[in-house]
Amino acid sequence: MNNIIPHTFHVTREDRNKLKGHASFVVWFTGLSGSGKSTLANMVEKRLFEKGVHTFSLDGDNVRGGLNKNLGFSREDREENLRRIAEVAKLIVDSGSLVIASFISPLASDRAFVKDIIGVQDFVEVFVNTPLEICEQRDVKGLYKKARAGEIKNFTGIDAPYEAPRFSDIEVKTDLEDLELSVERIVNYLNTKLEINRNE
Ligand SMILES: Nc1ncnc2c1ncn2[C@@H]1O[C@H](COP(=O)(O)OS(=O)(=O)O)[C@@H](OP(=O)(O)O)[C@H]1O
Ligand SMILES: Nc1ncnc2c1ncn2[C@@H]1O[C@H](COP(=O)(O)OP(=O)(O)O)[C@@H](O)[C@H]1O
Repeated sequence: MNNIIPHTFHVTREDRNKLKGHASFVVWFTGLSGSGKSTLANMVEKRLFEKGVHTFSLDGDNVRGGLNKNLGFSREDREENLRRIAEVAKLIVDSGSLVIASFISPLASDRAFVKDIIGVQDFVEVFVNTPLEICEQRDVKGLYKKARAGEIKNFTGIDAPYEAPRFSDIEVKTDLEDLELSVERIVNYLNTKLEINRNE
């Protein structure tokens, strides 16, 4: 490989985890636009942050507006978008922080390579399972209306695919479960993983 020889640093991820007092990993929210990824991610981050967990959120606002602003929504661009995000998430995990990532990540193969880059032991998948009809009714950003009118092409759920995960660590049905309860379930799951690793 092009003469790149990794340097060994004295301070390790384990040292950083010890200093911060908890394990680090990635919580990956996947779901349609308007399913509730950002809403849930925001609330989960706030709850954990208030308990002293070092967190960092990655989502469209801080990634597609900067690092990935040269990318659109073709299949190739979505893959490159997610590849870069996974690499960044992995670096943040190495820094000792909990990453909260919210991306549509529409295909099973997308989520598989993201998981592969991050590492299976550091990846928790949350499937925000909201039916397309509900997302479309919410139409938080008015994008479904534009997609139906043909003003946006390749819109996930309309003329681009979303493959629902078959096995997620956590599944949230936002049309059936109270928001607070969903947040509680996710936080409880993450607390266990943060604690288990802390005692290792
Ligand atoms: N064509 C098309 N399809 C889907 N979504 C679109 C599209 N164009 C713009 N948007 C807006 O971009 C947000 C999704 O970006 P992601 O980086 O999460 O997508 S992906 O994982 O690369 O598929 C998504 O944000 P969320 O609504 O928060 O999911 C949309 O607001
Ligand atoms: N149980 C729920 N979980 C998450 N969002 C919900 C829920 N019920 C209603 N909503 C609403 O659905 C919308 C989801 O938007 P958002 O979080 O931006 O979705 P996404 O990030 O997936 O595009 C918000 O207006 C939110 O208030």
